[in-house]
Amino acid sequence: MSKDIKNNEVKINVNSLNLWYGDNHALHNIDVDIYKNKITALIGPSGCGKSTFLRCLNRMNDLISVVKIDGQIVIDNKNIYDKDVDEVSVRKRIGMVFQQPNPFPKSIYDNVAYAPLKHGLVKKGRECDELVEISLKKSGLWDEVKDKLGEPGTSLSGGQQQRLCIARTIAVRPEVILMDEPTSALDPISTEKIEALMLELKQDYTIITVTHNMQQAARVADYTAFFHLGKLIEYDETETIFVNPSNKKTEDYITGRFG
Ligand SMILES: Nc1ncnc2c1ncn2[C@@H]1O[C@H](COP(=O)(O)OP(=O)(O)OP(=O)(O)O)[C@@H](O)[C@H]1O
Repeated sequence: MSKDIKNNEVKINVNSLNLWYGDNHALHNIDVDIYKNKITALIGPSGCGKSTFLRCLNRMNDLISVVKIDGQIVIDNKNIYDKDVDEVSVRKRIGMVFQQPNPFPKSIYDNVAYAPLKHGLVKKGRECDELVEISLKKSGLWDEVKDKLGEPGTSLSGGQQQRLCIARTIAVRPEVILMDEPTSALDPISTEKIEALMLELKQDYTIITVTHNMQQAARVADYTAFFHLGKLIEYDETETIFVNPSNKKTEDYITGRFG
């Protein structure tokens, strides 16, 4: 397994990644190593390609007909864009949490149990009950919902719904969790809970998160990648990006001069 000079294990190696939406060249030659059991934040002004890049990592962009992708994304020594790789299996390994909490119109229990049952990861009954409990515990929601698992997921508060979506993601035992502005629709207390949860989850998962909130990137991310106009301008330890960036554009962005 490849290691960088600081002895981090590389989980995802992105190699000469280009993406076009029709004629719009949205990602230009992205090369980056994402490290295992770390949180990596993607920052940059609106429209710079953060979400597009994130969606490449679990082949979500395949669902958009005008998209053309070139380059490699190697996860555990296998390019996920190779012809023999099934994108559904990629999305099982690389889970995703969205900006707006989006629980299914089902009970709290079924929100978590649905995918593991569908994919045959567990059998109905005790095995499934245990997985639901573990997933809700890991997402920090168990104590708040254990007495009302039959109630609709949508009856929870926004912050609780987002933790339910995280439980749902964890339940299929992914290796990587992608988060696209996971707290932008939440109040400060719910945001704090999600950030604390991210720091706990990185012990078991590799997390990549898009954020417009510089403080959030500084608080939770080990590594930060700054994008501008579809290019990866700078990628380094978060502290370096915020305290001593080497590129003037990065400095201008993090000091609020544009974006
Ligand atoms: N589904 C799509 N179809 C066509 N073009 C798209 C699509 N999604 C994004 N784009 C274009 O790709 C470029 C990058 O957009 P993207 O949403 O990845 O940026 P972003 O940095 O995540 O922006 P924001 O911070 O506003 O969410 C933009 O020019 C955008 O218009």
